[in-house]
Amino acid sequence: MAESALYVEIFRLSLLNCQTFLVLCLAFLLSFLFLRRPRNLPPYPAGWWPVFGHLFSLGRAPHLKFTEWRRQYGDVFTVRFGLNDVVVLNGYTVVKDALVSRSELFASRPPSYVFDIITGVGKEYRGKPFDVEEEIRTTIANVICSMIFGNRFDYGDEKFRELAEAMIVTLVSITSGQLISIFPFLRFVPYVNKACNDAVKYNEKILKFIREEISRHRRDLDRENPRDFLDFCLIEVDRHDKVDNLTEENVMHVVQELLFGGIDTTTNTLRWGLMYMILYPDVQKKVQLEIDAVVGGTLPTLSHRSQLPYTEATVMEVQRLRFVVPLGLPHATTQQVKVAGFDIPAGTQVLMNLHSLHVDPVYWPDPDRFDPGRFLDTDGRVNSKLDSFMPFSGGRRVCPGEQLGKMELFLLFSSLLQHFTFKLPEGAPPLSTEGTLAITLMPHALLLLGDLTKKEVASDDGETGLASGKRVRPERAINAAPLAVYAMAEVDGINPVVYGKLLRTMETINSKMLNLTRTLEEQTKAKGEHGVSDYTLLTKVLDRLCLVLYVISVGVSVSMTLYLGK
Ligand code: HEM
Repeated sequence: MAESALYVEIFRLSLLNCQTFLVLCLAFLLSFLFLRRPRNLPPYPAGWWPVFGHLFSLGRAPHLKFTEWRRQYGDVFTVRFGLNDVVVLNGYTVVKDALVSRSELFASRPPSYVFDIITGVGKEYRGKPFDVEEEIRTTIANVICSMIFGNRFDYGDEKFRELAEAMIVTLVSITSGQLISIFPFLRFVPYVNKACNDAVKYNEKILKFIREEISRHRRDLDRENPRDFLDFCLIEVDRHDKVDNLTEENVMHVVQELLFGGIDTTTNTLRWGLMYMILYPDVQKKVQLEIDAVVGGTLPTLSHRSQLPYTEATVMEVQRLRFVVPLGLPHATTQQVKVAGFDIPAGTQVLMNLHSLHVDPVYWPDPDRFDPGRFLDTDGRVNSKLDSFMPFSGGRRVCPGEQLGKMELFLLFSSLLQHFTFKLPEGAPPLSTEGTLAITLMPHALLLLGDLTKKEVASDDGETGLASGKRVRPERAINAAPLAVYAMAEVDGINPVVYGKLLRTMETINSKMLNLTRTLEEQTKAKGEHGVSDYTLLTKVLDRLCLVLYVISVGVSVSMTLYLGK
């Protein structure tokens, strides 16, 4: 009887050894499968960690880090986002080759947990400082909303305010939630999953707004007289002939993409433009003189564009130096492809560091200097075909709103400068040109101290101000002060906060594991006191041996990871 109990014990312990052994094999297999590096992949920059990859090295402005690494590792390198390899392309030659010359090979988009669940695939200013962002955002949104929905929002409209807030929070949360796209299991971890949950919550508000518009359009749709983009889409959905499988759901996401793609980019470019006018008053003056000479008292129109080369060059210089989508949108390879002698497997995520094109000293001498003259040829005409300048990306995935974006930027920038002079108030702290990256690069908030609504007596008929089209600029100086507390910076806090939380969670898990190990050890000790025979001793030794093997295999796995990463 005692003998059979002994066999059971031996069997149990050796089962434990077998399990440990199997776990080891599995760990080896998994680390081999997941950590194996495809052959001839572009090099990894130094400073990556097993499991986390380069996440800790990127900082808050990855496009700057990538541009720095470019100097060290060349135009093509690979960064690890968690366990995924992401190839980063830098510089005009390589990026243009990928985006334009071999566009179809890079035309895909990589899967991204957070992004994918999101996309499914009269205010009184007088005397009060205000942030011009809301006005610019509403104006730009109204252009797109008029095209899509056939209606516009009043300034200060509550519904619009909610929509705009939802769009900003969604964009910021998608950026913060990238950690969850890299480690999707983290969506179950409280606190760490907040960004992802916020993205879903606020995005739902946007989708609700679009759904309501679709229902409104459905109710009074006149097939013979489509009024706007949405009417056209709904007619197309019903016809089923031109566009296969187009459903209302698809239309909703197309509209969502247009809103996301069109509002934030143009708004932030214009905000950077105003900030650079404050920083470079001589450029501001030159733009205003050009507008005064050509446009006179009327509002600038698109027909003035070719006659306002310096103004247009200034907008382009803003787009070069403070490019609002520095890493574009992520691409993915459609098949295995060779770049600069390296092999990139099919389906690999590829980031185009468009920022690197815009600050490449080979194309832009003294790249950090703000100088609109770079975009003018010797005859003073705009040279729009300059190499190494791709603010709207290129190739198959070129921004579909490029022409609209350019028109909006020109009209709004020239109208604002025609009427106002932007400058810092006396004694204000210097402006920061750093910005915050949340898919788009946003400038920190600016408070305008002035009055945009007050009419100025500037002519005999008493008509003045923006609406009347009379110039009021000389009397209408607008001071801008940097906000002491930046709203976006508060919402953002991407890296330190999320990483901090993640680390704390890991610490908790670690200490729980330690406690568990201790308890197990104590139990084993207690059992050991009853140790009955040599067999039990032998199996215990084997167990210890497994533990040693386990430690060795972890060591080997780590060094293997490091070796494969080289
Ligand atoms: C200053 C203004 C703008 C800039 C700098 C800009 C820039 C960009 C860039 C760099 C991309 C990524 C292209 C790629 O994946 O390689 C993009 C995509 C996109 N843009 Fe724009 N854009 C602007 C205005 C607009 C406007 C006004 C609209 C809509 C009316 C728009 C709609 C889109 C859409 C829908 C995409 C995604 C296209 C796709 O997935 O293939 N953009 N934009």
